[in-house]
This record gives sequence, C-alpha cells and structure tokens, in this order.
Amino acid sequence: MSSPLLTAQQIVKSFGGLTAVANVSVHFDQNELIGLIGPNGAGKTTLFNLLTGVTPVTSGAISLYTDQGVQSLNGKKPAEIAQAGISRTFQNIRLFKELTVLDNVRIAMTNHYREGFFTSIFRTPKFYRTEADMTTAAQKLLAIFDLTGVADQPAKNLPYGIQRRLEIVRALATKPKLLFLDEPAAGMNPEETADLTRLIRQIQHDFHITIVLIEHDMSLVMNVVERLYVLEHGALLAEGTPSEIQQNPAVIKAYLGGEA
Ligand SMILES: Nc1ncnc2c1ncn2[C@@H]1O[C@H](COP(=O)(O)OP(=O)(O)OP(=O)(O)O)[C@@H](O)[C@H]1O
Repeated sequence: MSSPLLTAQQIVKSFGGLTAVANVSVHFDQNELIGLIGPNGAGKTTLFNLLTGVTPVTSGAISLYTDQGVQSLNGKKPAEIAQAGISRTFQNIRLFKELTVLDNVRIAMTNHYREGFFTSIFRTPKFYRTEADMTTAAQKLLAIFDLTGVADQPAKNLPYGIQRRLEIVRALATKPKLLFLDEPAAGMNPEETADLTRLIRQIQHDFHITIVLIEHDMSLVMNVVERLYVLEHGALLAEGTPSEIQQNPAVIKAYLGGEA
C-alpha cells in the first residue's frame, strides 16, 4: 500500500453561476506518475490552480502529508505551497526570455532561497551556502536535462520544445516532492513529445517525486502514467490504470466519443 502525499476531498470551485470543479476527490501518492485528462473546459487547469493556491477553493479540504504530519493547504498562498514542496508549470511558457538559461534556473532557486524554502524544508540551515553552490546545483540540473550547451543562451533563442524543457527544470529547481505539469507537450512535434515522455518518466524515477500530468495527447498519457483521473464538466468521471480507463464505458462514451 503506497503512502499518500496529497489528498483533496470534495473540492468545489464556483465562478459565479459556473461550477468549474464539482465535488472532486483525488489522492496522489508518494512516487506516483498520474495523468489528469478530460475534454476542453473539464476543469483540469482549475483543479491544478486550486491545489497550488493560485485560486481559492469554494469548499473542500486539501491536505499534504509531510514528515511532520498532515498539513492543511486550504487558504495557503502559492509561495507557501511552493515552500511546502509543491511545484508546477503552466500551459503558457513563463520564462524570463531575455535572461540566460542558467540564470532562469538560478532565479527559480533564489526566489525560494530568499523565502527560506531550503532552510525550512531540508532542515539543513545552508542548503546552498553561497552563490557558487547555487550555480553548481543549477549547472548539474542543466546537465541532467541536456541543456549545458545552451546554458549561456538567452531563453528566447531556444526552440519551443527546449523552452518547455527549461520550464520543467525551473520547476524542479525548488526541489519539489510533488510536480504538476500542465500540458507539457502542448505545441510540440511528435518527436519532441516522445522525448518529453521519456524525460518525464525519468524525472519521476530519478528524483523520487510524484508527478501529475495534464495532457490532451491520450497516447502520451497512456504510455507514461500509472494511474489516471478523468474529469468531465468539472466532475470526476473515472479513476484507474490506463487499461481500466481505456475500457471504461463512461470514458469511451464521454471522452473518446465512441459507443459504450
Ligand atoms: N477565472 C475564471 N473565471 C471564470 N470561469 C473560469 C475561470 N477559470 C476557468 N473558468 C471556467 O471553468 C471551466 C473549466 O476550465 P479549465 O480551464 O479548468 O478547463 P480545462 O479542463 O483545463 O480545459 P482546457 O483543456 O481547455 O485547458 C471552463 O468553463 C472555464 O471557462
């Protein structure tokens, strides 16, 4: 039985008269790779926004399981949630385009360094003692992601697929336990998508973290994840392994557009 990392219980989000997320309960366990799928407007990004404090929940409980016990994330701001070990990428690329690749990663580290992230999370008072330590750590991350050759290039010079990879590196620079990726393969060609799929699997394995992935490309999701949640009209339609989901009559009808 795997240990829970984050649970969301009966989450509701209303925007005026529209219920974007309707009574959704999910759990993400330690070291899991999970997919979140559903048609346009199903509430996937809204759910990410709720779990990362970008948007407050209308009702429901979000809990993070830590070494110090269970922590409620309700009402926490994005920076506090990042400090608690949760990181994310967004659908649209959010790099500092004029800065170099290396500086983009260093800044991701520095933000949290200033906020005392590493001191609070790792209980090693000086995780990165000096600028030089931080640079070394950033260079190591870039090497893992095969970005050393472009470390001194401004981010805007990189091809689109590499910019998306850099976004993932930046999200990892905060040493998260849980990483949310919002359509990481959006806009990529099939070859870049295949590379990214391998990379996501490798990150999850090598960094011993939990990754939750929103994806439209069903083949990408089915090949990579261990478990899936399917949302439709804000509600949870199904949960299961890729083969269970592929055979689920409600999913076939609603999401794949076939006959049940
Ligand atoms: N800030 C907001 N104000 C009002 N309505 C919103 C807001 N954010 C999202 N919505 C609505 O909530 C619903 C769910 O949107 P959401 O972006 O979460 O869906 P999604 O599953 O991520 O879709 P896509 O796959 O197209 O990104 C949509 O009807 C959307 O218009």
